[in-house]
Amino acid sequence: MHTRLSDSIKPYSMINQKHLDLNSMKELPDSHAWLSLDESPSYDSSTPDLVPVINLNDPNAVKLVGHACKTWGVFQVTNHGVPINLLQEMEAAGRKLFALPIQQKLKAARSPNGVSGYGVARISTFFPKLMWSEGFTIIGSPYDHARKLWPNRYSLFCDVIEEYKQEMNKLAQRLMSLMLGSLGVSMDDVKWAGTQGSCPALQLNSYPACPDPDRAMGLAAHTDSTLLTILHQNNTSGLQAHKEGTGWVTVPPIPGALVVNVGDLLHILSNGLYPSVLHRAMVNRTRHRFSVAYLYGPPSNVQISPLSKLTDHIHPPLYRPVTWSEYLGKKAKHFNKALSTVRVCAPLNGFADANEHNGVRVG
Ligand SMILES: C=C1C[C@]23C[C@H]1CC[C@H]2[C@@]12CCC[C@@](C)(C(=O)O1)[C@H]2[C@@H]3C(=O)O
Ligand SMILES: O=C(O)CCC(=O)C(=O)O
Ligand SMILES: [Fe+2]
Repeated sequence: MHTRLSDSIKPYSMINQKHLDLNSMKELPDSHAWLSLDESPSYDSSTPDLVPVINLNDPNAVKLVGHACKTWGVFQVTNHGVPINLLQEMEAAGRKLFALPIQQKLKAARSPNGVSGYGVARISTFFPKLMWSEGFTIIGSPYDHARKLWPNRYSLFCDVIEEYKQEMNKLAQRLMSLMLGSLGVSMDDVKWAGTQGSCPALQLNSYPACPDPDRAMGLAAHTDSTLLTILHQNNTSGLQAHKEGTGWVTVPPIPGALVVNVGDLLHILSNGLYPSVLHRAMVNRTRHRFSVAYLYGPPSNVQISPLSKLTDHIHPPLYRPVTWSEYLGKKAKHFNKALSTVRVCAPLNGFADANEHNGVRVG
């Protein structure tokens, strides 16, 4: 019997969901006014530190991906094989969903014990203020929710979701193979890597135009609990990634490109060589921003631990084995400190691991 991913994330459901119709608000309510937003770096404009953009058809793709994972934990990909019109259809489907009246959207609200459905950011429980966003999570079939949203016309939405998931799954496998390859490991070395058993989630995010963007937060800083996340953003910037020594850097929308994040499970699998990236979404005064995240992980009950090829007596495994289900439970409870809860060898010299950003800069 597989543990259901949905059971692992229940602690998030303690949220006292507060559904405001952000689209119609003329002022930022106190509930959404953040006291301080950690600012972006002011560059010496001659040498900006830019998130890598990788053409997946580049003969050097393995090397480029490895370098991006090691230094940034986030990169954009072009020539990824996902048809542009599918990205557009997915974006249009998301727009249509979020444009529904709030009462209609609430018919598909995430239930107190559930994972899928419409609601405020799940991570809201960890913050004193609410975020300027609404989300819709899909795990498994979208039909039940879609039927509540559009009783007679749900199939178009479901068809787009299914096709999108299929294309993303193909791309995620290709990215995994590049990432593993860059670590000197093949897909065959990792038994589960090529299997279809994973239970990915789709997260649709909407960030309405905000009357006071300098005091609002779209989605607070977090890492994803995945192996990797593939993100499509509309042509409105807002996504920022945190880079050690540089600070918050905007990941600019590039038409047709997709953003790839390293998640916590790849951090563990690579024994910390590929640190998961801390990222957040800012909001905009005039433009409505949308994003769609495909959260990719291993089959829910497979134990993930540092790859044996990467460890020896000088480089002992830094993390203990953990399943995706188990890890999601930890994330729901400990949020950005989840990674430290599965860390083994505490550094003898008392210094924190350079990669151990989780829990340090957030909140
Ligand atoms: C399979 C997943 C992964 C989840 C939980 C569950 C469904 C939705 C995912 C997200 C999406 C938004 C950020 C995040 C931090 C969140 O709050 O919900 C993610 C979380 C995680 O990566 O931990
Ligand atoms: O909207 C974005 O750009 C980020 C979304 C995100 O981080 C997520 O859904 O996990
Ligand atoms: Fe994320």
